[in-house]
Amino acid sequence: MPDPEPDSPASPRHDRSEHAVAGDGDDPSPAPDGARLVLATHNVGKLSELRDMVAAAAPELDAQAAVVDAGSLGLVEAVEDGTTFEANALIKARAAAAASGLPAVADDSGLAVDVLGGAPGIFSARWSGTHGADRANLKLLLAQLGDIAPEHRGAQFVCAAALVTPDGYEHVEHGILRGTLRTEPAGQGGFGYDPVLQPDGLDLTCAELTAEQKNAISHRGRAVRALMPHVLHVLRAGKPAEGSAPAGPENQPW
Ligand SMILES: O=c1nc[nH]c2c1ncn2[C@H]1C[C@H](O)[C@@H](COP(=O)(O)OP(=O)(O)OP(=O)(O)O)O1
Ligand SMILES: [Mg+2]
Repeated sequence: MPDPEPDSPASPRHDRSEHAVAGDGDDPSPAPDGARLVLATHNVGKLSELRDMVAAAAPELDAQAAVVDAGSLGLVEAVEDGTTFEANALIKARAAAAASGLPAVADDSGLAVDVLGGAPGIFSARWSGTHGADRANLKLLLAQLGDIAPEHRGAQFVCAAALVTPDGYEHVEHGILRGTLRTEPAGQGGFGYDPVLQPDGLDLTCAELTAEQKNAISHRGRAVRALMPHVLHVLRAGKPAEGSAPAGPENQPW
């Protein structure tokens, strides 16, 4: 059956051709030798950012071998039926940890527009009716805001980043990036709504920033940087300290 999504050929999110997706979710590929952490996303834009963030936070970790993603393990996409970013991030991380046997990091994120009362919010990925149709989502949003003046176009990207281990440790961190919505898309970088969000204090949209510039200020960058000490603790010690922030750098082998 052809892919029904109207903008799928140009949308990196939909480039799943390299990854076989398991049909029933019961039969994921075994994690390869050396795998230590799974990034529980099927969105290639997010995945690239998450990989960079993990590599930056853990230079001693051989990210190439140790960090795998949900698509390459053949994990099916979890049903995101939570009503908050946090709930959906936990749903995705729990599913990936259970299916892979590895600690899993998931992100649930979206755009919250002030004048829309925080919408599209958790519905950002399917705002136009088709999950992950980035260009259609963005086009619909711009049409909805067509008559809204610049001073009322405030919005923010929101991210909940969750770490879940197979033995049940869970931790969530949050991040936001505030800005203003342009009336026309600008820039080729990033993904999703990046071409229309201009972060406060900048004259560029997120799609006009380098990946490094975006990660330094983004909702995802903030949430994942806050989560990384917990991730590192889990990877180093095998188990996190119950209810407490992990200690600083430890001299333990990977
Ligand atoms: O930095 C960002 N720059 C632009 N747009 C963004 C960003 N971060 C999230 N977004 C938008 C894209 C998508 O419309 C929705 C995420 O939806 P969300 O369910 O979290 O992700 P997804 O379904 O694409 O992949 P997955 O669930 O496999 O991680 O918010
Ligand atoms: Mg999703």
